[in-house]
Amino acid sequence: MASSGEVSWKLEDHPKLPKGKTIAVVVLDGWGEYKPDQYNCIHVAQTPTMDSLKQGAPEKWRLIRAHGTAVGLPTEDDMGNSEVGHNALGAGRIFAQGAKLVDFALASGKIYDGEGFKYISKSFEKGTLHLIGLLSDGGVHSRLDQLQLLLKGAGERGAKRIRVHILTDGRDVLDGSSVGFVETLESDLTNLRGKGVDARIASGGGRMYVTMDRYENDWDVVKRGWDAQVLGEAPHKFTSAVEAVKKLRENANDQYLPPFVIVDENKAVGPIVDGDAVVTINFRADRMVMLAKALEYQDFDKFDRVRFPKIRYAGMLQYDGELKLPSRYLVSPPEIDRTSGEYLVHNSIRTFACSETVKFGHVTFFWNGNRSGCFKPEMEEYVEIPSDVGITFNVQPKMKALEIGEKARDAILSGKFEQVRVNIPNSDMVGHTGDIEATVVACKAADDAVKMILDAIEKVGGIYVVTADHGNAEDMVKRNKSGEPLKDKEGNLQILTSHTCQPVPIAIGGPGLAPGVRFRNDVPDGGLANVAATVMNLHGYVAPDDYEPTLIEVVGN
Ligand SMILES: O=C(O)[C@@H](CO)OP(=O)(O)O
Ligand SMILES: [Mn+2]
Ligand SMILES: [Mn+2]
Repeated sequence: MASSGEVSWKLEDHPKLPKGKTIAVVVLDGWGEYKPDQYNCIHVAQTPTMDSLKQGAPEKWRLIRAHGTAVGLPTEDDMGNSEVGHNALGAGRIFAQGAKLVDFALASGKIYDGEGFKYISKSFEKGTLHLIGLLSDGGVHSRLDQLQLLLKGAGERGAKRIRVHILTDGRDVLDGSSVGFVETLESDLTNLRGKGVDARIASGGGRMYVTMDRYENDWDVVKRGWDAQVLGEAPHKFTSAVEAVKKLRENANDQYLPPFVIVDENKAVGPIVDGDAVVTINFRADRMVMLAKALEYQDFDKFDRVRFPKIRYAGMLQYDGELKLPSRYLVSPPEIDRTSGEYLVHNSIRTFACSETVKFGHVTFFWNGNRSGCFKPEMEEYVEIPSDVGITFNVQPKMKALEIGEKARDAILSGKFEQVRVNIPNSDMVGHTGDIEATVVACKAADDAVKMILDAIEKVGGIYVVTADHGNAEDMVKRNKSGEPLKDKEGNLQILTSHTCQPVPIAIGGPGLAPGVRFRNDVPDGGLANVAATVMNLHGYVAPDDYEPTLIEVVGN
């Protein structure tokens, strides 16, 4: 991987902390801190290891911010997510993230002056503009208001025919909310038609079943989307998207709706053909990379595309800075440079990173500022444990936690690495299913994996840093302002499948932790971005000046 510019990579020695310790950096995905009630699965689960770490408060355990502006999101109402969380953890600084950058570009109109928009607009005269992406106001991968502005802006700038290919959510927003989002979109499209733009929804499907797979876990997901979006073929055909979503919801929730196409007299209204333009409207990278490859790469063998139309394609952002994918985009991505991983390999820290497929890119790609690959292959080993495919994780809530724990343990005991970094997915992936019982099992499995890693650290005299990227499993219901669980019209509890705005824990310890190291009390607003400097200190280095301050101090000699 190319390093960024002329950078002086040498880090200053920490005046008090030694080098050469083995450090486990453990990220529990979706593990926040919230009041202990029956909907807090972390509280309900047996989690003796994490409980014991908490006993170390305030010197060895504390809470840090993991949502909103602390991770570069537009507002304090924005929940955290893996992309922004791992970006902040790895980069040690807070970057304005995709959501915010797209907001700026749309508000200022700059999006329409950029190369990306100019490129796709060459198709407006003769072709169709297709917009593909997640339809919700979740703000994790995309936002409805941005889609609305883009539709309006494209219509005003000459797009004559627009087709929207929707992916229903229910993961960053309540299950069942997709119907309302489709109704809103339909009314916007009606307005556009009133202005002479032939604008319609052309296809759809649930995000977890159609298109939005990640890290190449299951190409069938992308193929289902391709068939509907590009070929205009799907097992379900409807004349209206609202009707489609209502009907398909009888047998599946929003995340898992099967693919459908909208037809006029049995003919799909919006397949993608030669001469068209396509924009993938998600700003977040991980779940768009696979589709971007299918749309952009001439040579492609992941599934049979049947037809590979000659289109003008742009991403909302560029999703992979290393692969430069896609090559055209509407908004420049955050320039996340000089990440801690890159510094550390330049300062002799050998790194091991591991997770299972569904989170593998979190501790590699996101950690390294949205770049695939290693910085120095001879210094780094990245291990991916294949995730189960084709299941919802509530049926297998232990996921691969044990295997991740074992790989990390072996890496620690091998003595070959100074940093062993893992993501343990359970509380997040199972939390997203909304299955409370299974999420409790998931949290226990994650705790078991942490124990395995801490035991290994104990054996080698190392140090551990245990934290999380954002909340999820600690709160599984939607609540009113005073924190009471909300019910829907039928009196059913409103299950929260999404992340939360809660803070997350961070704990440090292990036999290798120098005496006198403790959390400072003068960074009360500390967040995920403060972790990188903290870890650099524990490796025996002082972080670069522009990194967010370290969370630790060394008292005594
Ligand atoms: O599954 C995902 O894509 C998001 C939620 O939309 O979760 P995370 O940020 O934890 O990856
Ligand atoms: Mn996450
Ligand atoms: Mn998640």
